[in-house]
Amino acid sequence: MEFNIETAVRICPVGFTTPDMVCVQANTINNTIQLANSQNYPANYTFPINCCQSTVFTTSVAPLVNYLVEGCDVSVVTLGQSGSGKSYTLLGPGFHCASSESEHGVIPRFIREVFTKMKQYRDRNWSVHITWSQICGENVQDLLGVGSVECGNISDVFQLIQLGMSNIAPKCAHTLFTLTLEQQWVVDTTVQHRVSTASFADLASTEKVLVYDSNGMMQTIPTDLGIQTLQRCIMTLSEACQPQYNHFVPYTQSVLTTLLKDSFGGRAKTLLLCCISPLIQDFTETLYTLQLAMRAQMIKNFVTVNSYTTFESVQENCDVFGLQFAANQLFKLVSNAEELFQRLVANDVLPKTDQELISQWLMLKQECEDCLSENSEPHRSLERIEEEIEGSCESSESEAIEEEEKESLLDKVQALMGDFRISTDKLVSQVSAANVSVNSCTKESMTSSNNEYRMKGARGRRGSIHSAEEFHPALSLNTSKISEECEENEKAMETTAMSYETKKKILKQIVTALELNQKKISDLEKTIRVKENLMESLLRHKDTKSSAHHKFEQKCQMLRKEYKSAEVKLIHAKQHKNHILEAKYKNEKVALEEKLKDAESLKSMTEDGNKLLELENDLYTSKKQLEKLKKYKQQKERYRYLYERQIREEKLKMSKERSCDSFDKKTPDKIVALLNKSNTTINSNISVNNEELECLRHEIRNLRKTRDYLLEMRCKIDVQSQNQKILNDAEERKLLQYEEAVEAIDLIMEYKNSIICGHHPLKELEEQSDRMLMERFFKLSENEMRILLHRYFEKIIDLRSSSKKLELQIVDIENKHEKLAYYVLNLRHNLQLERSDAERRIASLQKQHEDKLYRVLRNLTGEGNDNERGVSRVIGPGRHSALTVRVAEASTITRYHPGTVPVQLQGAVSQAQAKVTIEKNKHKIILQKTSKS
Ligand SMILES: Nc1ncnc2c1ncn2[C@@H]1O[C@H](COP(=O)(O)OP(=O)(O)OP(=O)(O)O)[C@@H](O)[C@H]1O
Repeated sequence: MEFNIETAVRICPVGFTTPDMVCVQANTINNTIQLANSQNYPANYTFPINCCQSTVFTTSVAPLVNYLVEGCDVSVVTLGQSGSGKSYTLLGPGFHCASSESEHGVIPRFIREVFTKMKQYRDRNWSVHITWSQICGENVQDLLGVGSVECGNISDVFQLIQLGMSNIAPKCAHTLFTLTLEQQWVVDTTVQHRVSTASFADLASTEKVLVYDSNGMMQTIPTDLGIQTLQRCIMTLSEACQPQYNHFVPYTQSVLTTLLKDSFGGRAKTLLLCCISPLIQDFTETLYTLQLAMRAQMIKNFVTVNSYTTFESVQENCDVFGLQFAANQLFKLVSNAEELFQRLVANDVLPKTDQELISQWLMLKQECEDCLSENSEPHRSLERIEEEIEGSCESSESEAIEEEEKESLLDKVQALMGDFRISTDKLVSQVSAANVSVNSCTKESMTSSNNEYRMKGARGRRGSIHSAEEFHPALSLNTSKISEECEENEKAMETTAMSYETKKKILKQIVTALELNQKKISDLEKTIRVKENLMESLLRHKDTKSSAHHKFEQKCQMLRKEYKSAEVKLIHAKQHKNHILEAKYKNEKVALEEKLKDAESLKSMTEDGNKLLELENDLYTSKKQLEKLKKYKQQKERYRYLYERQIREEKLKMSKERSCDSFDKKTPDKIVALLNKSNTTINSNISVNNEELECLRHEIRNLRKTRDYLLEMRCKIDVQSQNQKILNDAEERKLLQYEEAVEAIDLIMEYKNSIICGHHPLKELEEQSDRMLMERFFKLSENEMRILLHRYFEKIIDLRSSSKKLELQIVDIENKHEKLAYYVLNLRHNLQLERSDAERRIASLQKQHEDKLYRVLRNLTGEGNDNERGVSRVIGPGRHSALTVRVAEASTITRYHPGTVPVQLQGAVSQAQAKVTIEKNKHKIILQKTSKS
């Protein structure tokens, strides 16, 4: 549901005043605020000085309770200068010491209403949470000190309000009170959930300071950054309601606007409650508040119900599946046992008693099977699921291959079509250029006087219905793929003659598509570069890795031999019952086992597997994609050029048409043609004598004057609407009346001209129409005829007015649709960007990892030459002990000390004699220089 932000204006009482001190009045009948300078500011609700708290609530805020209970977010924001009654309106005079409930402000009343509503739906589970924070500068402080608090009843909430009020900082702060309402209820097998929030923002005062802008001009801006930004957001959002809506709303430039994002241009149903002072000395502040409210009224919020459904049966289904699985396993166990028992019985190896037990067991099983129905084999459904999954995988793979083949074929066809299109475009433009030069004179002279009239937006009754092509682009603006629609529209351009506006729309779509395409191209290029770097790294380290692999393989073999010999020695020691040797070899065996594991892990680290191949494939796909995007860009650029040229030409043509001579402007071409015709046929006309002819001509001249006058009046109203003045209903109707009257005069002139030409239109009409009806018409008196005509005229105006409204609605829907499509497109694009960004990050992390691994391996294998034991080192006395470099630890090093490890290791690499070890339990590499010998 789309709703404009509602505004309410309350004038605060100021004690003793004389009439000359007051500059504001509230007109509650037509809901306007009248200023002393005779300006009127409309609002949805206006409250005069003596208005009580209860009226303010029931009129403007109480309706929001229903929205909240329905699951929509609602928001009340108070705005106004210091001391104008914002806090009083929201809370009341010092809530805790309020003498009576009649003084309670909007918040306590709202809470009471919510709890009353909750009682009406007893079948629902409700929960209410309250938060209250204040924003001082750019800091958010919790006024309740415990975040969100669940409240079971009204008095809980009131206690929290008292607590919060005692913590509010004086003056400087905005406060934001929120009530979150959660509800759940069961419908059949589903649970319905709704979560909605009511927020009440008490903004700091709107006082201003004088500043100089960049041009050295003096201007006033609100002292508070939050209010400053809110003003900017409101201005931007209200401008965004005009057709050019691609504005950036600076929500994130202050904490306040970030928190109020949903209230202005978001998904909440919002009421802006403005508090103003009536005093003349506060006029500037009052004017500021009212102007901001006027702008806010133009903002549209898209209010949605926050609901979701969960299925109770889901849990049950999971259990059923688990039970099925267990039953399936049991079924297998039983059949295995049966097989085993039958074999044992057949072999006759068991004693009699055991055989009896088995036969009892088999009987019981038979009984169970008899009890179970034929359809209840539990394993079936599980097997079936597996089969289906396997089948679907295969088919999807073959589909993917087919899809790829199709794509390459389509690419070729598209390239050929593109070439064909360019050559056709060239030919068409050559021919049309030739035609334009030949026909330009005749066309210009034939231009109708209605052109200017049409240019101003009025199409007349016959033109009031949009042609299919005009609506085509917007209606076909599918949210799924804007690029596809562009193509459709572009194709349409080749076959149908589009209007100027349609072409402009399509051009806009093409430009957007091109912009997005360009972003995608540069993004993909970045990703390709990162992947190429990774590939280069992998290739560079390939040799080191394979030599390390070889060394670790040798090491593993050696350790395996040592392990076996230790095993043999251990057996010997056991046989000779030499316990000292037995313990020694046992320890040796354990230590060797450890080392073997480590060496094997290190070996596996040196294996790249299919990594290179996969990366190569990945790169190939990305490059292919890039090619496609570039091709697409070229295509779009061709279209853009084509459309830009056509639009330029049409614009030129239109400006020429506008500068046509005054006669053409004011005379419909039909009439001109008829008049010309009448001149040629006049001499041969015998039925109309010269006197009558002159009389008819005189009448036509008079009619033309009236027509011109009507056109002039219509243009005046048009000029008003062009100067941003919103036409009222009466003016709109006048406009239609002028248009209709002009068309009627055209018809009369046509009629008179046909008489001049010797035709008898009345006779023709008689022949075509129902005789009875015509006779009745002729019998009507002049006055009756007038009344009848007037009635019909009014009916036509009514019809035109409703058709115009419908047209406006269509345009509105079109715009919304376009806006949504653009939004979806942007979201999709951003998602894509995020994905490719993640891909790049992964690739660059992989590269970093590869580089580090390379250094570690180079170092370790270098040491392997130096020392038979290779990966383990004794560090000497003290806190360091002999430790093996284990894979897990090595990877931890890379993770926890990304900066230090490679640098240290680089040093170690340059001096092959350096020792690498790990300080126990500290995940640290220690390098020790050893002598070159
Ligand atoms: N309609 C009213 N009826 C009675 N008293 C009022 C009314 N409006 C305001 N007041 C009183 O005026 C004083 C100032 O009002 P309040 O504190 O609500 O202003 P404010 O706009 O919140 O000011 P600030 O922005 O400085 O916080 C309070 O003492 C309040 O009780």
